[in-house]
Order: sequence, then structure tokens, then C-alpha cells
Amino acid sequence: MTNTQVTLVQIDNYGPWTVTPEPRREADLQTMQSRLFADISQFVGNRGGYTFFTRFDNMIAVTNGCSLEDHALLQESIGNRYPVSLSLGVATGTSPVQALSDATERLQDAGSAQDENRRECLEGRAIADDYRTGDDVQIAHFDVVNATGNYTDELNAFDTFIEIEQGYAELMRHMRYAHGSLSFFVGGDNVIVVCPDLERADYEEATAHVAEAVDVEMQVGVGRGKSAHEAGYDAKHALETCRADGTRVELEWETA
Ligand SMILES: Nc1nc2c(ncn2[C@@H]2O[C@H](COP(=O)(O)OP(=O)(O)OP(=O)(O)O)[C@@H](O)[C@H]2O)c(=O)[nH]1
Repeated sequence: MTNTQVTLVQIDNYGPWTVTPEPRREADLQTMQSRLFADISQFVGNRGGYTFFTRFDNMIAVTNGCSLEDHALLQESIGNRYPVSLSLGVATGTSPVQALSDATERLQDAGSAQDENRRECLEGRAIADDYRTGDDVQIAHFDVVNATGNYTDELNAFDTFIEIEQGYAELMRHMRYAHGSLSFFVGGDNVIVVCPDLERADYEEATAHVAEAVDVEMQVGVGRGKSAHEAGYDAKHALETCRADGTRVELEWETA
């Protein structure tokens, strides 16, 4: 059964910082935010986790394999190298949505995102190593079928972007409310979804729903593992099977 460890990463008091003493140059904010994401992604990724940029001031990570000491080290390292600091909320559950809700609540209880006295909070608990299993994380890797032929090589780049974003918006809402899952756009035409224990029929229903609602055809590979990396890597292999066989849903543990 899944037991997803989710970390909410929140930049402390970021809103006020962006305009103090004067509004800061937008290009500088974009550069800082993307470097911060890159550093967090690398730190968490080196420990088997995934980080999603989400809103940049709030990022969401799947951190199975990261201890609370690892989290504290991340805070220290970012605090030493960036003009901003991070607060982190950590929680676990069979439902990724519930785990994220719990992680969020921990930070909200510690203070507002714009409270200048709430800095570098680390709230919550990590899964002890002894309790980790090979199916703690379920990751679904979705992509748009033949995005290159249907969109990238046909429409202007902005109209392609609209189509892809429409597919993402419908999928993220549906996976959140119908299947308790967290979906994140990761570039190109790809969406990575952090799921509870879902089955083939759930993924078939989700791809059919998106096709029906916004006319975007998607395929999905699904994997399970001890960490986001292990599950996500299996999902990528399953997606390759979709591409090779022309199927819409592949579960790695069924095809392996
Ligand atoms: N983040 C991420 N992006 C990917 C991955 N695979 C492909 N992409 C992105 O998706 C874009 C489209 O590539 P594909 O999905 O292979 O192309 P496609 O035309 O949709 O072809 P099919 O997927 O075979 O239907 C690429 O330009 C990349 O930006 C991946 O594993 N991770």
C-alpha cells in the first residue's frame, strides 16, 4: 500500500521581500526562483525524491528516503547561499493529497507565509527507514499522444502551449478530485502524477475523461517503488511500452 512522504517547501516571507525596499527586477526574481528550484531538485533528487516547482514560492516534493536531518541540511544550505530562507512541512499518508494537506497544516499552524517571525520552520515527521517498502510511492507519467505531429510541428508555439495546458488543467483537476492524486507539469507535454493505490481502470477512466472534456489524447505509464525515483523510473519504462505498442495505459508491475 502506498505511503507517500510529501514535503511542502515554502519561501519565508517572500511576497514582502520581492517589493522591499522597492519592487525587484522581474528577471532577477525569475532567475533566483529557477536556481532555487534547481538546487532543491538536485538535493532531493540525490536522495531519490522528486521536487515540483508548482508556484515557485511554494514547491511540493515527494521525499520518501529523506530524513528530517536531510531536510534541516537543505534549509541550512539554502539559507547560507540565497537571500531567502525556506520553511518545510513534512507528512505521510496513503493518500498524497491528504499527506500534502497535513504538511500544509503544519506550516500554517507555525505561522503565516508572510509572517516575518516565521523563519526556517521544520515541522512534521519522516518515515523511519525500517518502515519503508517497495510500493510506498506510485507515480504515473502522462504524456500527450503525438504532441509533436499534432501540435508542435503544426501550430504556433503559443497555440501549442494552450492545448497542452488545457490537457494538464483538466487532468490535474480530475486526478485531484476523482482519484486523490497530485499532478505536476514537468515540461514539454509531460505530466507526472503522484498517486495513491490506483488501478488500470482508474487510468483508463482518467485518459478517457481528458479526451472527452478537452479533446487531448494522453497515454500513461505507471510505476511503483520505494522512492519517487524508483517509481518514476518504472513509469518512464511503462510509457515507452505505450509508445512502442500504441497502448494508452501501461502498469509496469503488470508488464514486467
Ligand atoms: N520532463 C520530461 N519531459 C519529457 C520526457 N519525455 C519527453 N519530454 C518532453 O516532451 C516533449 C515531446 O516528446 P514526446 O512526448 O516524446 O513526443 P510526442 O510527439 O508526444 O510523441 P509520443 O510521446 O511518442 O506520442 C519533448 O520535447 C520533451 O520536452 C520526460 O521523460 N520528462
